[in-house]
Amino acid sequence: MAATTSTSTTAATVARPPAIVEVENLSKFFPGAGGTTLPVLEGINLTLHEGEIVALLGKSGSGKSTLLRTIAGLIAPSNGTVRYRGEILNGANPGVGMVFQSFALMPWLTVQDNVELGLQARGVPAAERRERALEAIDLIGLDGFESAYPKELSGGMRQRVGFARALVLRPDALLMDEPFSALDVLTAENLRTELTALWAQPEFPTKAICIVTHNIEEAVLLADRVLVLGSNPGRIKAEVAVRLPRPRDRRSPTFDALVDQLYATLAKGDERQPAPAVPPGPLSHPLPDATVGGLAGLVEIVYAHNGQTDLPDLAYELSFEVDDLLPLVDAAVMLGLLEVEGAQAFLTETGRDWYTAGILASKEMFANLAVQHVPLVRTICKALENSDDGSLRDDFFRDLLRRGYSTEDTEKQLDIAIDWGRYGELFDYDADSGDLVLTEVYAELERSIRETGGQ
Ligand SMILES: Nc1ncnc2c1ncn2[C@@H]1O[C@H](COP(=O)(O)OP(=O)(O)OP(=O)(O)O)[C@@H](O)[C@H]1O
Repeated sequence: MAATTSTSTTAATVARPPAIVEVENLSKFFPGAGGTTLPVLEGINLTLHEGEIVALLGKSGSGKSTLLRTIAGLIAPSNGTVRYRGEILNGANPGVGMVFQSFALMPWLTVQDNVELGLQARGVPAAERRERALEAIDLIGLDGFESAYPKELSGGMRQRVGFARALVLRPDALLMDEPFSALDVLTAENLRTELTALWAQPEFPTKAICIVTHNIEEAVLLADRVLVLGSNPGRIKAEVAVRLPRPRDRRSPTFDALVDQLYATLAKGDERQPAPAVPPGPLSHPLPDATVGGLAGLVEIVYAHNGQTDLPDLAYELSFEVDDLLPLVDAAVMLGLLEVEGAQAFLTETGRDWYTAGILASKEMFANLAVQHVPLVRTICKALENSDDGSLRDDFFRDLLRRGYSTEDTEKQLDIAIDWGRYGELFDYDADSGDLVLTEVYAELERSIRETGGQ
């Protein structure tokens, strides 16, 4: 896929193979609370060409699945167009097969019937359906399991059925939405290897693959090009070509360098762009999904590495995917505890002071940092301060947040802000009644911020 709005590292002069899918100036909004709209994708331009595997890489919530579903014609764009072989889509894309993270199998149907389902929907006669399904089942290594039901199969086997169901359509392009992320590490690696082997077969009917992932190593392992999506709203912020021969060696220095490069691109802040002169607010600066305990753990580890660490290396050491660290890193950066340059994280002086302070002092520091740097925590404190008795129901904040977030994200934002505010003892929260109550800590903090000008 060529992302025309991206910082492309590919040569623009080389003639490209024919386009299968073209996305032009695509935006997607979902309806929000009270007649508002939630912008999820903005100004997306890309082309999927014959002969390539493209990864759509982005943090959680950046709109990857929405983009893939729009390409599949499962949801319509709010603005812009999606074309398949030059024709504007007006419903399901006839040239694609999809593989889902959740497998999406019909539990009451056998493997054979699950695989035949898509052909049935396309009106293929029974005898041909049967023959093609058996072929696909064979291709994906499920021979002998034709009459098994999904519940009799392991996760890896179920996803094989997912692959067979997509491949039986002999799709021009295969669209995969995090197909390996629900599987254990070994099964996932095994299936990735098999997919690469299938792709290398000249008779493999599918001419392009587009895979959604938040796993940087998976993107480098599989893709010819990686499109990095930024968040709030989702847009293509970079395109990175992967020119390593297959099969790829995760331990090669070039592989490592690409992981670092993609990590740095992903980690680069992508706050929603507010109008100039509008101060950061809870809707423009979402809270990263991190607990205070998680943050403290990350800061402790960076401290133990003499205040500086390579984040992909750290993730590897901890047996995590690099992107698992991103929300913690974003949170630490938001609070001023860490700074990130490329793939390196540095402990700031504030971070060092916070880590080395005793428990009471570190809580106090945290409260101060949260009020100064975390818009939603500050908004909650300000609203409580302005209420009659220093207390408000959580629904008040929920309603405000729903103007800019989906219901699920609203709950997440509120939970994180409450976790951070409670840790700093800025406010109490009674989960049963939903009451948030301001504490004395905030009043003292405000006084001292006013006196010192925030120093
Ligand atoms: N039908 C919908 N109605 C309202 N909001 C939606 C809908 N579908 C997705 N969203 C919102 O759009 C945003 C992007 O979601 P999407 O699932 O496309 O992101 P993603 O990058 O694939 O995330 P993840 O990696 O967590 O799956 C999220 O904030 C999500 O809550």
